[in-house]
Amino acid sequence: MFVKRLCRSAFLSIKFWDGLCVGKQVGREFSHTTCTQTCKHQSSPIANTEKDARVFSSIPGPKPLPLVGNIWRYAIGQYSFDQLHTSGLKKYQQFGSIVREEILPGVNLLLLYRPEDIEHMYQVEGRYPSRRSHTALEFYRLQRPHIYNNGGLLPTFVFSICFHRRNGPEWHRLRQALQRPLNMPENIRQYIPGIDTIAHEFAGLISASVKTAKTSPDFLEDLSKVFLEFLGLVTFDTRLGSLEKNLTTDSCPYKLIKAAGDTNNEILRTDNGLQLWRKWKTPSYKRICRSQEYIESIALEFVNAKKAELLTKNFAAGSQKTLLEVYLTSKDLDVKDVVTMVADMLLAGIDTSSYTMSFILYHLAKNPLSQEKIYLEVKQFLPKSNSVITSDILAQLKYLKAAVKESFRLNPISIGVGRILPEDASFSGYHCPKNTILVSQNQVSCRLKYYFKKPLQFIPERWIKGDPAYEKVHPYLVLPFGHGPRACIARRLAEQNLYILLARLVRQFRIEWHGAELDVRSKLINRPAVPLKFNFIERTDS
Ligand code: HEM
Repeated sequence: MFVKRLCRSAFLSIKFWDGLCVGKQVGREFSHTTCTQTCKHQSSPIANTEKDARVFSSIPGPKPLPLVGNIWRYAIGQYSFDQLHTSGLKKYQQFGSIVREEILPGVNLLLLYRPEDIEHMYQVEGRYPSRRSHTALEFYRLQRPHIYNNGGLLPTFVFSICFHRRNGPEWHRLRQALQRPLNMPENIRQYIPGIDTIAHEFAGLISASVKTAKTSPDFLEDLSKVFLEFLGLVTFDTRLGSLEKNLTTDSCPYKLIKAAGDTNNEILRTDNGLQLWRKWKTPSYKRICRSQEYIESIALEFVNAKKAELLTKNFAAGSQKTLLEVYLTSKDLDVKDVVTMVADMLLAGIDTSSYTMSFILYHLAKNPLSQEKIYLEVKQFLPKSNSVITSDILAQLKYLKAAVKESFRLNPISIGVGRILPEDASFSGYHCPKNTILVSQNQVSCRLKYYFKKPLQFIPERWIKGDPAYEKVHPYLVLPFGHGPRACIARRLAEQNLYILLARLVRQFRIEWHGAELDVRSKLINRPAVPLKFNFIERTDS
């Protein structure tokens, strides 16, 4: 029992949000030659019922060795934690559309490729969907009860060699209270003018840098700044000044981006392995502590300032409160909850958005015809480059949204999501025991010929009803924000920000790619592996 727990603790979490991981090679061959539309792996849907289910141990998968399971295959390079999607594809080719991998003795991963199985995973995820990650972050927060009530949204449950405690009910309480305001469209729409202003300023800076030939060595840095500026507006009701020229390393925006990045980098290291940081402050854990101390100091400063402002503020009847105001005046949340939410947003909102935007711009730069279509669409609504973007305009940008979806299909920020099976269930006709670690393989399946025509090509038209290229696609294949009660809490906000920034950039510039082939490196999420080298050419009618 002890050994089993040790192994679980040592490995249990693979990557972000527990199975959520990897990716790479934006344009490289990802489909495989052996599996086609008639692939034997993809037989007709199999009912996920317990009746006649085959035993778990008969699920195909790499054969484990005694004491070491399958972990040795990663050590010799047969599979790779840095390239889980290529490893995922290899396993699919070898074993089929459901794969059991006993990674360490007693620790089973179940890789799901069929959208029917992915759908079923969400159906049986339970009231408190659980994916194990951010354990050190939770540990840190639980040591600071004067600032946090709990571990926050990102972690799921504590599991260690000695104890196993699910924090589901506490997560659920927090999630419910935070989610409700985010579900109200008017709460999200209110940010359109502010976000648009920032996007406009950002385009102005690009324009100036092109004129003075002072472009940054990696456009990802610029994207991080603009997405932090968006977040500052939404989470703190303020402009952080991230777009100011010559940001110094001791400026707040610089330090926030670094603190969020450093924490995210250490999450994997601290989730995997023996979790020695529970006893000793390892260098990784210390870096998390330092970064979190900074993030929480900023969060406390802004949240307390807003709280003080609210003491004297009278809201006119029917006036729109900002999200921060809604949270701070909610009966279901206290200041600690709000500080936790703000800190989680800073951790989850910068890299996800800037990496996503990197991939979108890359695909558009490589597909000038699609880029031109977006430009023509946007120009209808923004006749001048300084015309303002409204919610009505955003609602009509159909091609632009199709392009974003297509980029998500090819380059999601994670391979899929992880879930810990709360009860016994069946997948593809196999019985699976409770506590199996499920890892959906959306990223792999989304590049298979079996599910998409010309799967490696960037074809936004496949998402547009009425277009000859339109395809009817299983709804559980492209899920870049996850799904269900544990899905990304800020999806609407994130999409709105992406649409506004993309519309602004394409309206003002023709974008070309001058970098190396864009690979993806699997960090906590899928990160562009090479510096982003775009050329922005000002349009003559801008
Ligand atoms: C394009 C941008 C983004 C993408 C693709 C994305 C994607 C995701 C995914 C895949 C998950 C895990 C879902 C699951 O397990 O089912 C997630 C969770 C989360 N995201 Fe996002 N996200 C994005 C932007 C943001 C932003 C801007 C914020 C905050 C302002 C945010 C806050 C969160 C939080 C707090 C969670 C944890 C929710 C929970 O476990 O209850 N995300 N996101």
